[in-house]
Amino acid sequence: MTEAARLRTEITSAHRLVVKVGSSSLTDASGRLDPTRLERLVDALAAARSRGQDVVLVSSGAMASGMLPLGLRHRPRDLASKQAAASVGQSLLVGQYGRLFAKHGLVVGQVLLTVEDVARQDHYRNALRTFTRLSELGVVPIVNENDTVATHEIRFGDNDRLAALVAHLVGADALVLLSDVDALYTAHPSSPDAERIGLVADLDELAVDTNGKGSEVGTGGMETKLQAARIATASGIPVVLASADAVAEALTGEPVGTLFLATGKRRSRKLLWLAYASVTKGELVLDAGAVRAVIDRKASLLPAGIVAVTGQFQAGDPVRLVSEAGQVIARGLVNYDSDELPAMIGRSTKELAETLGAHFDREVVHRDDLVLKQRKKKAS
Ligand SMILES: Nc1ncnc2c1ncn2[C@@H]1O[C@H](COP(=O)(O)OP(=O)(O)O)[C@@H](O)[C@H]1O
Ligand SMILES: N[C@@H](CCC(=O)OP(=O)(O)O)C(=O)O
Repeated sequence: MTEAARLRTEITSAHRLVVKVGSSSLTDASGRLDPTRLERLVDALAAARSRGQDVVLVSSGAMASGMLPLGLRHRPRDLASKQAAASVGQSLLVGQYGRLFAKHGLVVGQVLLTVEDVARQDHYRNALRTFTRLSELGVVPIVNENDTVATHEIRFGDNDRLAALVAHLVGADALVLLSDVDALYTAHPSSPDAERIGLVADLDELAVDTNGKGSEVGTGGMETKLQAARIATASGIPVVLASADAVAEALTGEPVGTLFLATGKRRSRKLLWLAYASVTKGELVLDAGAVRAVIDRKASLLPAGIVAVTGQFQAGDPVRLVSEAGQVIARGLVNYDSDELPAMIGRSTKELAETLGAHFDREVVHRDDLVLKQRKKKAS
C-alpha cells in the first residue's frame, strides 16, 4: 500500500497524543496572534478529545504574542527582552486557549517547564505527577518552556525537543509536530530541487538539508524537528510533521505531511530520561575492551575496564562513558561516588572482592542503567 493510500492508524489509534505547534503557525504576518489559526487548532484538538483521545498541547508563541503589546516590530535579540516578551505573551496565549477550549466545554491547564524539570529525576517525577492528575481531571495541558526563568545555559530554546520529551514523559502513543511547512523536504522548500518526503521509515537513512533558514518567528528550523523525531521514534513513538493548516486532516489520519515511523522499542522512563534529558556529572574513560563489551555485548561496565574518571558525582548520578579517544559511547547511572572510583579502576573483580569484601557492587554501571549513544549512519 502506498503511503498516500494508507490511513494513519498511528495517529487515529493513539490513546494519548502530544501535539506541538510552532510560533510561525499561530501568528499573522505582523507577528500578532492569529485568532483564526488558533481556533482551527483548538477545534481539531477538541474533536480528537471527543473521539476519546487524550491530548497534550505543546504550544510556542509566547514571545511572538508579546511583541505587539510591547510595540516590538522584530523579535528581540537580547535574553532579558525575550523573557519580557514571553512574560507578556504567555498569559495572552493561554488566555486565548482557555476561551477557545471553553467553547468545547474543556478546561486548560498551563504547564511551564525548564530543562531542569526534565533533567533532574526528582523534578521529572513532579512533572509526571502533575500531568497524570491533569489527565485524570480531563484537563488539556498547554505546555511551553518557562521562558521567563530559562537562561542560555538551561534552555531548550525550541519547543520541538521539549515536545518529544513531554511525549515520553506522558507515555504518548504519537507525536504531531505542526509547523508552517507542509512536510519535510530534501532541502529548504524554497530550493528549486527540493522534493517532498511523505514517509521516513528510518531517520538514520535520511539525507536531507535542514540548513535553510526557518520562519521569522520560529526557532530551530527543521533541524530541531528532526532531533525531536529522532528522540521519539527511537523509543517507539511515531511522529507526523504537518502544516498547522492541515491539523484536522493530520489528526484524523489523512496522509498529510511526513510520517516518521517508530524504529526503536519503548523504553522505560528512566532510560529515556538518561538518554535525552539528564545532565551528566562526569566521565568514565573506558579501555578498548570495555568499549567493545559495552557496545557489542551490551555488558555492564566493570572497574577493570576503566582507565580514568573525571568530574564530581555521587552514586546514582548520570555519567558519560567515553573511549580513550574521547568519543562518547553511552550514558549510565553510576554505582559509586567519584572519589571512591580511583582506588578501584583497572582492578579485577577478584582483586576487588579480596580488598572490599565479596559483597561490593561489582558493576560500576549496570547494563540495565546504561543507554548507548545513537550513531547516525549518514550525516543529514
Ligand atoms: N529540509 C527542510 N524541509 C522543510 N522545511 C525546512 C527544511 N529546511 C529548513 N526548513 C524551514 O524550517 C521551517 C520550520 O521551522 P520553524 O520556523 O522553526 O517553525 P516552527 O515555528 O513551526 O517551529 C520551515 O518553514 C522551513 O522554512
Ligand atoms: N518558548 C518560546 C518558543 C520558542 C520558539 O519559537 O519555538 P518554535 O516556534 O517552536 O520554533 C515561545 O513561546 O515563544
